[in-house]
Amino acid sequence: MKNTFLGKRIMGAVYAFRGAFVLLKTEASLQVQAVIAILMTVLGFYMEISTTDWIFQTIAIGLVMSLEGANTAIEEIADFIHPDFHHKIGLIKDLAAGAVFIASITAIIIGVLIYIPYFTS
Ligand SMILES: Nc1ncnc2c1ncn2[C@@H]1O[C@H](COP(=O)(O)OP(=O)(O)OP(=O)(O)O)[C@@H](O)[C@H]1O
Repeated sequence: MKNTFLGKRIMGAVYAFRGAFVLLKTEASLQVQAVIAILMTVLGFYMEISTTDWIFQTIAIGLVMSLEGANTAIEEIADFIHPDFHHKIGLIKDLAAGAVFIASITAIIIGVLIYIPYFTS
C-alpha cells in the first residue's frame, strides 16, 4: 500500500499534517496567529459577514500562517547549514521574516476593509 500512488499521497498528507502539528506546538508566533485566527472567525460569525468576506478573511489567515511556517523552515535550514553568526544568515532570516511582515500588513488591511462597513452601518 505504501508504495502505491494513493499510498504515497496519503503518507505525504500524514507528513504534512505532522509538520503543521509541530509548527502549532512549538512556534510561539504561529500560536499567536492561531489565536488571532480563532478570534477573527468568532467575530466573522458574530458580525454575520458575507461569503465573499469569509473567503477574503480565510485567504488572509491562511496566507500569514502558511508563510510563517515557511519562515520557520527557512530559519531551521539556516541554523542547520550555518549555526554560527554570519551576516548572510542574518539577511536570509530577515528576508523570510520580511515576507511574513508583508503578508501580515496585507491581512490587517483586508481585515479593516472587511469590518469597517459592518461597524459603521
Ligand atoms: N546566525 C545568525 N547570523 C546572523 N544574524 C542572525 C543569526 N541568527 C539570527 N540572526 C538575526 O536575528 C534575527 C532573529 O533570528 P531568530 O533565528 O532568533 O528568529 P526569530 O525572529 O527570533 O524567530 P523565532 O522566534 O521563530 O525563532 C534574524 O532575523 C537575524 O537578523
